[in-house]
Amino acid sequence: MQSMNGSSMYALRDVPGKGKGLVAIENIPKGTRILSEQPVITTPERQQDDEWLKRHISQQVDSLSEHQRQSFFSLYNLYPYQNVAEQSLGIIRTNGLPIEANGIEGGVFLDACRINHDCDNNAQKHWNQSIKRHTVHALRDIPKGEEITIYYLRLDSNRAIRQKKLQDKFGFLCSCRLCSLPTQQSQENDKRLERIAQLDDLIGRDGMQLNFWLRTLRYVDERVRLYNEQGPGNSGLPRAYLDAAQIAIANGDLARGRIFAERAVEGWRTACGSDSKEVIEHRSIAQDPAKLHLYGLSMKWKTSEEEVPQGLDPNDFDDWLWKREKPKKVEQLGQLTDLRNREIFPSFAALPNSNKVDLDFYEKVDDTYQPLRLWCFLGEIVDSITLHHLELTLTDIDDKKIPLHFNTDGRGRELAPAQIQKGHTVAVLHAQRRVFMYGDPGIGLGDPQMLKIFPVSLKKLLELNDQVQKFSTKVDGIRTCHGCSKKAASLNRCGKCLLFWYCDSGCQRTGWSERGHKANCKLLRDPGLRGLFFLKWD
Ligand SMILES: C[S@@+](CC[C@H](N)C(=O)[O-])C[C@H]1O[C@@H](n2cnc3c(N)ncnc32)[C@H](O)[C@@H]1O
Repeated sequence: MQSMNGSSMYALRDVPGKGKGLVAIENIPKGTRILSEQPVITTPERQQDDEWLKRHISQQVDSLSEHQRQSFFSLYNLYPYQNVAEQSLGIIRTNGLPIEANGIEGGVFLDACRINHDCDNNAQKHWNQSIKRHTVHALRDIPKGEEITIYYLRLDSNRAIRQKKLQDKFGFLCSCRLCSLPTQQSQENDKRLERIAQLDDLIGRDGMQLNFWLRTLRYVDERVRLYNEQGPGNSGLPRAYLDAAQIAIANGDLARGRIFAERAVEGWRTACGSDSKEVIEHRSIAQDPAKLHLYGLSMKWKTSEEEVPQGLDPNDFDDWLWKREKPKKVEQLGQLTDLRNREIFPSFAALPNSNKVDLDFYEKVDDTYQPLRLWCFLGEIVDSITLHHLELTLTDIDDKKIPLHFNTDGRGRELAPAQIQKGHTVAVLHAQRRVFMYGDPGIGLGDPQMLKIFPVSLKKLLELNDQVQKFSTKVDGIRTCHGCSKKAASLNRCGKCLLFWYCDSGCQRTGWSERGHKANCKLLRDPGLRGLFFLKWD
């Protein structure tokens, strides 16, 4: 069957379990405008009573052509009716799509309203105010024969919420790929969505606060990665790239700002078309990022538009783009620290008390007290709970249980759920002992930058420390081979972690497979953990 607007890209077909739907009758490449349509009936923004609405709709129905009227009355209707006015109202309630124009809330479109829902939709619906039409674009390549689907709901939510809303509002149980995932995969998908929502919140809150640019960029980076894990062409991506562009440009970084803005515009071009408000409004930022009103709030990351590294592979390019930290070479890290040194790594009982200034830890500079030296609290996570904020229960180096309260802006939501695992070890720089109004004394964390979490128990961390102490340090010009324990002045070091030394490749193999270096080497390459061993808290 031919579509209402004569397009040959799709046809109205019966779709098992869904009534009718639109199906691609040719391969539709990503970014193609599948349809562009004017409403045949519109509903006003201001809520009116049903009788008024019925009259308003009847007048519009009366002025339709015969062909349009037939198509309108053949649209799906979820609601029972006793007369034509009620039937029209039911059709509008079942099919209405939002229209963001002055005074108008929604409308019925004879083709677009035939498109069924999928939580992993392959097409994007959009009201294009510049051309006053509803458009649908392919978010990915849609092969001939595949059904064209859109997302009916406003927000991405977990499976249970999506299914309830679709059932309540549209009267069907969604059985799309995402809703049919096995329990474990579905939970992973839900967790991802939950984290995306948390990140949205954190980005919104930290957004343009001057001191937290890098942290906010990290949140946006994580959000983009999660969107990409969800599948190609997520409709949230352009907004995320625009956030990243604004952060970069606000810090004077025109090179990154332009690339992020280009990615945002590209995403909107795919989903909404070149004539959409989103593309028109934002392409000038991609063309001339310095024109953004936020440009140069700080010039801390200053670059010119040309300072884009050339010849990098895509992963390295993305590391540059998102300002991701790279592991530092051991030589740059300086002096090794011993994690068993209680002056630097005190137990909870030995931490300074937040109620009074401890001159072992602080010195007076001008009129304030500043940390006199570095100290860091280590504790292993044994429990976690989130009520008003995240509270971790930790056991310290003396096996004492203490609470760590997240008094940060995000109340603990800065952390990814995967980090908050029993058996992981937490390091808090410049921790203080605090008495709380409720519960046991513990540590209050105000700045999330003062915290690191490592995927290893405290016991294992200390054992690793002992090995590092034994096999990395030079005593009187002599080192110990980690493979055979022979002491020698000239050994070769592990080229990966640069911390362990060996007589030859045979000893290196022994160290790697029989003495645990395979797992430890990986841990020791983590920049955060290296920072702990060398007390460089970037
Ligand atoms: C706007 S209409 C879509 C076109 C409709 N299928 C038809 O036959 O005209 C919305 C209705 O389509 C059906 N529908 C849409 N998506 C569906 C899905 N994924 N599974 C089952 N039914 C669906 C539901 O009955 C819903 O109320």
